[in-house]
Amino acid sequence: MAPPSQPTEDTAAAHGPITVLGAGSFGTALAVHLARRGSDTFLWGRNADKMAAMEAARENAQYLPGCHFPARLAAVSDLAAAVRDSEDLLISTPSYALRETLESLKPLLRPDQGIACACKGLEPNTGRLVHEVILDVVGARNPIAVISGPTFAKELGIGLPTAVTIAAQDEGFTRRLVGRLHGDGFRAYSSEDFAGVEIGGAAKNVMAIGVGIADGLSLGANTRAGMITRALAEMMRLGKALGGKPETLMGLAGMGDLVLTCTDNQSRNRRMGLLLAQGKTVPEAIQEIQQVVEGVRAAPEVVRLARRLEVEMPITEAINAVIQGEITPVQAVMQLATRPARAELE
Ligand SMILES: NC(=O)c1ccc[n+]([C@@H]2O[C@H](COP(=O)([O-])OP(=O)(O)OC[C@H]3O[C@@H](n4cnc5c(N)ncnc54)[C@H](O)[C@@H]3O)[C@@H](O)[C@H]2O)c1
Ligand SMILES: O=P(O)(O)OC[C@H](O)CO
Repeated sequence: MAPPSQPTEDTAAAHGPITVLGAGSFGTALAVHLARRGSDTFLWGRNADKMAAMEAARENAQYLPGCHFPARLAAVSDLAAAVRDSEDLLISTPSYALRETLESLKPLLRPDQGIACACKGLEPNTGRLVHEVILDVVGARNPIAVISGPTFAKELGIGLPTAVTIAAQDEGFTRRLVGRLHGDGFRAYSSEDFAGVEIGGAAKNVMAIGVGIADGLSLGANTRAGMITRALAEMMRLGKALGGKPETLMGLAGMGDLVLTCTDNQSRNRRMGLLLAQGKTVPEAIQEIQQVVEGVRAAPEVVRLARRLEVEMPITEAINAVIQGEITPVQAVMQLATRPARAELE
């Protein structure tokens, strides 16, 4: 399908400019989509030379090659100017850089500006959810939202149909964000369940590493389907313990993203698992993938959170043990395969 050259709905153009912070693959894809939909969009990255090169080439050749920038998109490195000229902000850095990004943003923010975030992970060492980090740094003044779902950057960038869940509680900001994003083959569903949406995005990355390991060891289609299903059961238990709705985990930000990431080699997390199964170490695999692999940092945080909340997550525990170098991929499989029988539903 060819990318639509003009927005077919006029809702986005009715809003003011937006800045996307983080010029990696997903930030770039989001910025391209927003601009294509009619929002004047600044794509901000911290490296001035790289952003100037991107602006000149009208393409992010490193992270999203072949995806031409629409006229309404400007690649910039002056954060203060971009924030000053924007109505809303959308953060798409890796999760480990979220706090640092918010700290830079904080002195530049006006209270009416909405902050959306597309990071999928937990804060390293604290295990905080994305919306908790935002509230911790900027307080409750600004309306916030979290975007998650099955969304490979490349497919979004070239305009293939994509659906997401937007968790938000401020009605005006939800409407504005949905208006900017929804249309031209992109479906934006709204939700008020921050915890459910965020646990889906963080935990599915860990599970994709596990399914990558299983597929890398040629354990077959039965294993893959069994693991995905039991991974979803773990995610639902954890989401519920955090006050999220089990139904959210059955939706785009849970099952949708879990299936996508566990089954397609566009996923960096799945590729990490495939490389671990070949005997590569985590640093060797990261070196080969050359982009963020969120599940590596999320795994110990999900395990800590689950233990603290007394939620049983055996698949996550086994994957984390492999990531930490405590057991081999084959030992992880044996550990899971020899667990005692239990009821499927509790
Ligand atoms: N790529 C996807 O398909 C996809 C889809 C949905 C969500 N996400 C999520 O989006 C987030 C970003 O992932 P990505 O795929 O764009 O990563 P990426 O590896 O493609 O790019 C990361 C970018 O972040 C920048 N960065 C790193 N530290 C930074 C900092 N301190 N300040 C500013 N910029 C910094 C890097 O320079 C790079 O441009 C992740 O949480 C990821 O899970 C990614
Ligand atoms: O490449 P991954 O594994 O980080 O997955 C990218 C997106 O999160 C898919 O929705």
